Amino acid sequence: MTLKIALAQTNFLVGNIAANVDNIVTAAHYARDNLHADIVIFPELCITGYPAEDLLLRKDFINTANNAVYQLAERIDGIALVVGYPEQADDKLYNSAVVLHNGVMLANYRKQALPNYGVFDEQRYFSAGNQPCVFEFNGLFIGLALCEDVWQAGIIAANKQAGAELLLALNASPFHSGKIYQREKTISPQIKAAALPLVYVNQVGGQDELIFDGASFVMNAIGEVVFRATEFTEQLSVVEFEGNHPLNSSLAAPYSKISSDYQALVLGIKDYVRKNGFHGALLGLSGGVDSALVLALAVDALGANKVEVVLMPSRYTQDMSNEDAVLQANALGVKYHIIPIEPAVTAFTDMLSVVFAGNTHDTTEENIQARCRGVVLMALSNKQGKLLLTTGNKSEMSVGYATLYGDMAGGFAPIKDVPKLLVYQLARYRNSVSVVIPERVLIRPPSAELAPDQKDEDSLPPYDVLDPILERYVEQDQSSEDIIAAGFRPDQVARAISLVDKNEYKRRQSPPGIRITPRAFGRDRRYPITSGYKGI
Ligand SMILES: Nc1ncnc2c1ncn2[C@@H]1O[C@H](COP(=O)(O)OP(=O)(O)OC[C@H]2O[C@@H]([n+]3cccc(C(=O)O)c3)[C@H](O)[C@@H]2O)[C@@H](O)[C@H]1O
Ligand SMILES: Nc1ncnc2c1ncn2[C@@H]1O[C@H](COP(=O)(O)OP(=O)(O)OP(=O)(O)O)[C@@H](O)[C@H]1O
Ligand SMILES: NC(=O)CC[C@H](N)C(=O)O
Repeated sequence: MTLKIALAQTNFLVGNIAANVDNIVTAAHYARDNLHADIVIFPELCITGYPAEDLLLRKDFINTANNAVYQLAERIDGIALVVGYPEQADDKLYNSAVVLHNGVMLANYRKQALPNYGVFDEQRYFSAGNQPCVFEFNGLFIGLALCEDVWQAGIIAANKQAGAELLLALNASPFHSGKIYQREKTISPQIKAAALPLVYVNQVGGQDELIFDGASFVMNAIGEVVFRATEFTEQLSVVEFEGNHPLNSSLAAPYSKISSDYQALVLGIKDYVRKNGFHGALLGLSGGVDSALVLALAVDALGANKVEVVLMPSRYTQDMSNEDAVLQANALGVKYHIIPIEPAVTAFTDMLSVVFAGNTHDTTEENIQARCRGVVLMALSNKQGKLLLTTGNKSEMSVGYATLYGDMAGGFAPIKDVPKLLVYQLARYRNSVSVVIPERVLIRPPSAELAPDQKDEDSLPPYDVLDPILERYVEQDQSSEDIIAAGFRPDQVARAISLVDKNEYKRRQSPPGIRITPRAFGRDRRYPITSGYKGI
């Protein structure tokens, strides 16, 4: 007996239930008519999009989502449909998967393992189910699982014990670097132990700071991947089963870390701009590597005609910065404007001269320059409906090396979870595809150019020291003693840690950005601003 199962790796808009239902209907009809599938599986909570956050606390929203299940049952026949939705039952809400076939509900499963760590907050909204759900379809016994269920020991085995011969998993599994192989490695031993083949369907798309990479797969009973979808794109594919044995199917090219990171950032920008209704994006292009990378990502995400840049030289801007910025704008074919900030800086300096008389120059004057640029860029954003992208990287966000309401002004911060060393690697990776960033941008020492001959390394440890310290302290929660014991200089560890501790206030005011590491600032690392804790 053969069975064709379609995997609908789809991109949903959180909160737009009507659009999501239409999307499901279109994909189901395609799977039925063009792929001749018997069953089509969608991602976890696809009716609402994931994560719908506190929309899930609204009764009107939940009612609409539950009604949508009935609409789907009426609108689709000739193919079984497996979708995820927030199920209202009595006074409880469950994260559920329902199987619909020719107007009949064949099964309804309630997620048992509700993740509540890292970026996940499911126990805020959902009650947990307490049993597996196995249904019969064309003579085959099929179990259902929802995302975290297949990460927790026991639930896969419990499906087997309940009689399942095949397991369908609906997922909303966000990306971070290396996550794809982590998924397969975590799940494969359990599948092998239970000898229970698995169809794993993940959603794709950007949702505020989270990126969902897709990369859906099918595993046979010995835990081998026999089908692997592409990452970061929508894909509707079909895998054929003889009984419960998946036949070998297509395998997407192996994923590489640097290319996955790059694509995650591109998709994050693309979906934030598209889903929030912007006409495009703009940024300040300085001739430095951060804005160079953000520009390359934005163009790859939106196309050159949707992106524009502004060069805003000051008295400290070196000629080579302007030259390199123009070279890059031309290489990518984006429109650029040159708006020197000197008149605005002079106006502010004059306005403040009486009050500041007798004070020495310090970061105040540096920040005025960054803020003048912020005002220009936000004016362009207001006028043109383009999203202002900020260019701060994770190293800078960690230590507060950015100006509030200056270069931090903007709507979206694409590289705020990309450490500086990775900024360089991503820029080089992009140039290996086609050269868009001038070589000089990649080799000159980083500088804020807010004071004469300024270099980042005058005030910060060199990035090849700073980044590993930050990774240990921020992402791995290591103590200063652990970091020093690993061979780092005590003074540099102390400087880095005290800056991280001190700058939570700044990070809270930064725009949202794309998460690509296992721990980003934001949903993932929630520290008090007002705090007596000292990491050093
Ligand atoms: N706990 C707290 N809660 C709320 N607000 C707090 C605060 N502590 C200070 N503040 C406020 O924040 C102000 C200090 O922050 P802010 O005004 O941003 O200024 P600040 O952090 O003092 O200076 C910005 C630093 O970033 C560097 N920078 C700027 C621009 C670009 C780059 C680059 O290379 O990309 C580097 C610049 O060289 C300078 O070292 C204080 O004057 C105060 O108003
Ligand atoms: N001369 C400039 N023209 C346009 N934008 C600028 C200019 N200088 C700074 N900016 C904007 O402010 C951001 C912070 O710039 P700055 O040079 O201070 O820091 P950076 O971290 O070295 O960034 P980059 O590597 O892009 O230069 C830049 O990425 C850019 O968006
Ligand atoms: N939505 C979920 O349950 C996701 C949790 C899971 N461990 C993952 O990241 O893949």
